[in-house]
Amino acid sequence: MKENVIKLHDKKFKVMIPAAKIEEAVAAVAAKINEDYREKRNPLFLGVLNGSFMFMSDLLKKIDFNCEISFVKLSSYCGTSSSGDVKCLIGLGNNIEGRDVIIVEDIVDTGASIEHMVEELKTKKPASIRVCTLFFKPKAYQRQIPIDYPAMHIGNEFIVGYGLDYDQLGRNYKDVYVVTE
Ligand SMILES: O=P(O)(O)OC[C@H]1O[C@H](OP(=O)(O)OP(=O)(O)O)[C@H](O)[C@@H]1O
Ligand SMILES: Nc1nc2[nH]cnc2c(=O)[nH]1
Ligand SMILES: [Mg+2]
Repeated sequence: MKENVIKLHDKKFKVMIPAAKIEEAVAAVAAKINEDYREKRNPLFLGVLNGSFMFMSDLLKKIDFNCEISFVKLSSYCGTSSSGDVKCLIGLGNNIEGRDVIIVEDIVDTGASIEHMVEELKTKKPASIRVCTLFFKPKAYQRQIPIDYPAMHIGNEFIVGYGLDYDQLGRNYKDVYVVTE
């Protein structure tokens, strides 16, 4: 039987968005991207690990034009700095000069991560960069980078599941959960 409540570390979480709703939102956002990119030449979908792995898989199964798929990660610090805010893009093996790039995130919250991503990718001269995210928290978002394809808007609650973690646990669940206490 499906678990409606899960315990991760010290907290309990209850289902907030069932898998069927996520599936609908993924299909809707994929349809928009299919419409917008059909005429482009081999766009590159760039998933941001770890959170985006499940969304990337489900989204890309619904993309119906030729495209490339790759993953990058944002390290929590850059070089010798251990300041929490200095993030650095790692793992970009592709030459993205002149390419149409679609960044795929699980969630855009404050926007700090996506801003780092976009600013760093811009220096590599892509033809275009757009942002697709499964979840977008408009009330928390504090940056200017346009969020072109938000699949779902949510409030400021902390969510887990479908790739999203609470201290590394919970990423494997197909529903999305919110903390109960
Ligand atoms: O908009 P922000 O406030 O920057 O938050 C969003 C980012 O935070 C999470 O990643 P995290 O760095 O926790 O790593 P993870 O993907 O491995 O969970 C999430 O996957 C986004 O990348
Ligand atoms: N798991 C998880 N990670 C996040 N990173 C930024 N916002 C969130 C959130 O709501 N849940
Ligand atoms: Mg992430």
